[in-house]
Amino acid sequence: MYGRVAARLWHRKATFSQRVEHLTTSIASELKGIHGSFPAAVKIVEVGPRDGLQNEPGTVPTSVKTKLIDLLSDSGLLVIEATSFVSPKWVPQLADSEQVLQQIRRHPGVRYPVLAPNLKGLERALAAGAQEVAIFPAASEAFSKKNLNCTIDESFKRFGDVAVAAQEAGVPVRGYVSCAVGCPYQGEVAPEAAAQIAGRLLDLGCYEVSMGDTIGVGTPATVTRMFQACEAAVPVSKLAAHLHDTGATGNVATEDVVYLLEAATAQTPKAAGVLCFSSPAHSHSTCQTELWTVDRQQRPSASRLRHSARLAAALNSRPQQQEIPAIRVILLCHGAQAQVYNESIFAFDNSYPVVWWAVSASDRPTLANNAVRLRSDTYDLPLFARSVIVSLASGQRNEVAKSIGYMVNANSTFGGGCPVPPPPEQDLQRFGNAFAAAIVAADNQTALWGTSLEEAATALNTPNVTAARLANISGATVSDTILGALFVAGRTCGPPNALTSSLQSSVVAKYLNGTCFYIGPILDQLLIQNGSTIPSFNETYNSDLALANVTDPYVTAPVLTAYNDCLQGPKSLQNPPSWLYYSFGPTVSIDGPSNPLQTTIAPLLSNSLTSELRNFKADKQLGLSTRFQPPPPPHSDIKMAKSPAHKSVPSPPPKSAKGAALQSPSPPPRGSLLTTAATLDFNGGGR
Ligand SMILES: CC(C)(COP(=O)([O-])OP(=O)([O-])OC[C@H]1O[C@@H](n2cnc3c(N)ncnc32)[C@H](O)[C@@H]1OP(=O)([O-])[O-])[C@@H](O)C(=O)NCCC(=O)NCCSC(=O)C[C@@](C)(O)CC(=O)[O-]
Repeated sequence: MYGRVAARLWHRKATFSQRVEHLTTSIASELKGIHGSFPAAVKIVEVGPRDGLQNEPGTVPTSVKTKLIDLLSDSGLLVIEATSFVSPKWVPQLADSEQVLQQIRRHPGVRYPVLAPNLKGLERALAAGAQEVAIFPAASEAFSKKNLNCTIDESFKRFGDVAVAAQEAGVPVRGYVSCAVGCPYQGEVAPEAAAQIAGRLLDLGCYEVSMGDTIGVGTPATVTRMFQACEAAVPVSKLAAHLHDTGATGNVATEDVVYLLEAATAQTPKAAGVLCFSSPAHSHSTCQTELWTVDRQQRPSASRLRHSARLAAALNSRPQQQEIPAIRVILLCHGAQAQVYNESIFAFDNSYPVVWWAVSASDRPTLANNAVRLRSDTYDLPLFARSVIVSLASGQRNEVAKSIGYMVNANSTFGGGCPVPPPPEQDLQRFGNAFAAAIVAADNQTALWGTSLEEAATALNTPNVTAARLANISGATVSDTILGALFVAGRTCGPPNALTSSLQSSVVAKYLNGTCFYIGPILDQLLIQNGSTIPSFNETYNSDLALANVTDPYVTAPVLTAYNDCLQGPKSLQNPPSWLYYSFGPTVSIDGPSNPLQTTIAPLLSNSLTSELRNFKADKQLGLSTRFQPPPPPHSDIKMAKSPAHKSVPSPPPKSAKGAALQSPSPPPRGSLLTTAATLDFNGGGR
């Protein structure tokens, strides 16, 4: 029977991403039947960008993938499986996994796990900034050979290596069991066989095991039996269901599942509720439209809810999610003057990811103080830590270490009013050095600064530290943390002053694919309006240029650009420039909490920035990241590493038996239904 179903579905076109396994009203009764009551909450793992797109007939452009993931993030989903670091020869549709992971706009609090089939995949994933990985053995020997080109035991050897290395790097590991109910080659799979694989994954340290009805042959009865068998091997709290729809559609739209869950329990899954009711038009139709255009299939949405009058009613009755501009704000804190910004940030909308960029030791206590305040005020420390970058001029690495240590350790902030003593000096230094080295190691681009990955790690005596581990510790993304090392382990571009700081900000913006806000003129105006007699920003900028004495060709171009921009004078808020640099110039001397300017200026500044940010549309920033591309190196001995984006992807191997499992013919679709786990993986098409 499985063979027939699989064969029929095998040739069926995969549908688009956010669709998931078909859940029917019998889910609720299944769950009740097994556990006596419906779970209080259901965690949704959206796997469309990985499981869906891996099975698209064509390759979806990277920009569409990242937009899809960004929109899914905006929708409120908390776990989005972003991509897969498998062999591009086996799954060419996901050959751009590095770029996808690096280009998505990570939302605070949202996790973006990726698949890693072996150590090579793990290394790639970690280098690209993965903070969670998934391993995926099968419960069927035949499928294991087709999908992974090895036996189940051999796959466990590989996955074991991945699990150990990931855990050593501080990266959590999730497990899948493919073909937990049935196999397209072998037919039925005994519940005990699936349970045994689940138990082995638990033994490898997986924090959760997702049981996959890979080809969608399950029925409520067979899936229930499978989960009942699993209960003996894995605590129910660690079990998840990864299910595929049976029949012609193959997958079910996420919003349909959410609708069902909302109907089945009074307690709506929070993330899914947002997805379903607050922004489906934004999240789904935009993306689907693009994907349809891309694959030229013009496939209609499988969402039943979308076509339902109930959706319109629900949309009308719920507030729309506020659209958040995709802007990263680069905050330059220069010297003790940072305080005024620090004050204004508290009034700032935390929708905007903010990078704090400090260039002198005097900023450290200020920032640390704010960490304390953020923890106790409206902001939470993890959110803050995720967005903090602290950098000091070269030669002050220990200071950097301290700063970072203070920032990343929720229990070790220090400064006035901080109740917790700082951690031991050596720990801070060790961490800071490791942090910096790992950041460097995370990105080939660091060669731009004349520092090879190995050199950086060796120089800082941290050869074994991985960026991902540190990013995991700090709560920052690897791409964010890269920034912290650029001026720490790399070369410095001059004394810390407004000019070099502006340069740093521009580089930070480039690396973040974001935007620097130029606040100098705004701040100048505000200060003058409030009675300050500070010298003009431009004059000081001018003198800073002389001070900087910048000779590095990679540095001079952006510095001069920055300088020229400054000479153009204050920017109009009504007409935001394409490049904005957000900085406190050293001219603004308003130190000290008792200075009245601090209390006067901070809210004004905050209002200006908030309104400017709101007016600044995400699409206006798209060209910005290339603005500060450095010129080509003048000397052949300066090596610029190739960005992964420039690496050519090897052509897919000729179709062979081993590659055929997933690519040709396309994988068999999935089937229904459901069980007892409180976690649901939302599948797109594919596997
Ligand atoms: C496991 C392998 C890699 C073995 O593939 P292999 O060909 O046996 O591996 P190999 O070690 O012999 O390497 C062959 C080539 O691939 C390269 N290679 C090797 N590994 C990597 C890597 N990670 N990244 C980049 N390149 C890699 C390697 O470097 C070498 O390159 P060459 O020297 O020929 O130029 C391959 O079979 C593979 O990638 N399989 C993954 C298939 C897949 O992604 N399937 C879909 C996901 S599973 C799924 O969807 C089910 C699930 C999870 O959703 C649950 C459910 O639905 O139920």
